Amino acid sequence: MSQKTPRNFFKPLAIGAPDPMRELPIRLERMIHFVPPHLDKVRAKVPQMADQADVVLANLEDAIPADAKDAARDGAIEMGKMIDWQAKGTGFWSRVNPLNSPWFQEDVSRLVLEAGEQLDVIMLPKVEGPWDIHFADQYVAQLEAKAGLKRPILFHAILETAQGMALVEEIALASPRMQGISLGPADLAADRKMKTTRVGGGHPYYRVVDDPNEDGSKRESAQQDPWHYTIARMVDACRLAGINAFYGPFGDIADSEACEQQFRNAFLLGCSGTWSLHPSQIEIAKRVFSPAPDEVKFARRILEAMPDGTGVAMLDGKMQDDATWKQAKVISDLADLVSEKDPELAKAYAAD
Ligand SMILES: CCC(=O)SCCNC(=O)CCNC(=O)[C@H](O)C(C)(C)COP(=O)(O)OP(=O)(O)OC[C@H]1O[C@@H](n2cnc3c(N)ncnc32)[C@H](O)[C@@H]1OP(=O)(O)O
Ligand SMILES: O=CC(=O)O
Ligand SMILES: [Mg+2]
Repeated sequence: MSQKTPRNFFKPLAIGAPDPMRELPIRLERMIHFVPPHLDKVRAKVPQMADQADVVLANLEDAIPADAKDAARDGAIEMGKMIDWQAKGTGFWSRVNPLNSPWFQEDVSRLVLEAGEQLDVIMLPKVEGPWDIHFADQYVAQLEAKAGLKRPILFHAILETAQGMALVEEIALASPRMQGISLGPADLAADRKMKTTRVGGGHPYYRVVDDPNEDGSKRESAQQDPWHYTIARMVDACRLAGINAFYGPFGDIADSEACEQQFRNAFLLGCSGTWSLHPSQIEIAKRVFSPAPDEVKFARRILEAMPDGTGVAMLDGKMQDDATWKQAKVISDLADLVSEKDPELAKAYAAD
């Protein structure tokens, strides 16, 4: 037997560590906003970011220079104490360095021991397989016990290696700490030897071409989505495990239109949210990962047409049944969650 028995799966991994969660807390996580915590000027904006974003993340990994890793760790701990995250209803996460780096152990131990009460989620990069989650799980349980934490810290893995991709279901199922998985298109592209220098989005050379025209005129061609398979597979793995899928970084900060399209594709395929690297991407994510008022109104008409969720109904010429009731419930539940945080959208969802 290579897996824990069902009863043992939910036992704490260290004496004195909090009980693992059986159900994930239901939280609005439309965007995970990345902050470089070693920069005093940007760190000073954290309270402002916490007003705007659903989740604020102190990034300790890539994009933080090697000689600023200690300062970033100090800054992350300071961020944890800057505001009362739980009272505010904004998630506080940190992306730590990879397990094989010289920084992982100190990143995790200091975060858990010094900011563990504030920290909701540790984002683990370059996860290769369930063994990475198991190692971090045991280590964090020891630290939680030492810190006397009452609430377990959750894990979020980044899908950014070919091996991680091959084992994505096992990663998603590895621990009750698993909260979700994000696509890491930059590292994944490099690991797969994809020929691109872009961070997410499409590529003008990745396309299909129409058959030749008899008159020799120019053939139509259309760009394709190089991330479709990966996102769809990640969503399936996450939903299999009852956790959440997220799109990751979109690197062309100036191209808000392409960013919005990439986010929208992820939203439609089942992702709960995305990363925002720059303040301008917070608004894009908010727009995309909140359901559109028209969709919400139609979804609520479906729910009203079939109050017990069974049977068949016709709405505007479209057949509705138990399955579309479930689709409608996904949209309506998300709208309820958004409404708790966003009075403007709550009004738009309620308007006739
Ligand atoms: C690709 C694989 C990955 O791992 S992605 C994740 C790792 N990368 C990151 O975390 C990058 C995070 N973002 C950043 O560092 C910056 O946004 C980058 C991309 C460098 C652009 O910064 P900069 O050239 O200053 O942009 P800007 O002049 O347009 O900034 C306008 C004002 O906004 C601020 N700002 C910028 N980014 C953030 C942020 N992430 N959070 C909070 N504030 C941010 C800037 O400081 C600037 O402020 P001000 O107007 O000067 O007061
Ligand atoms: O960490 C994110 C990525 O795209 O790589
Ligand atoms: Mg990466």
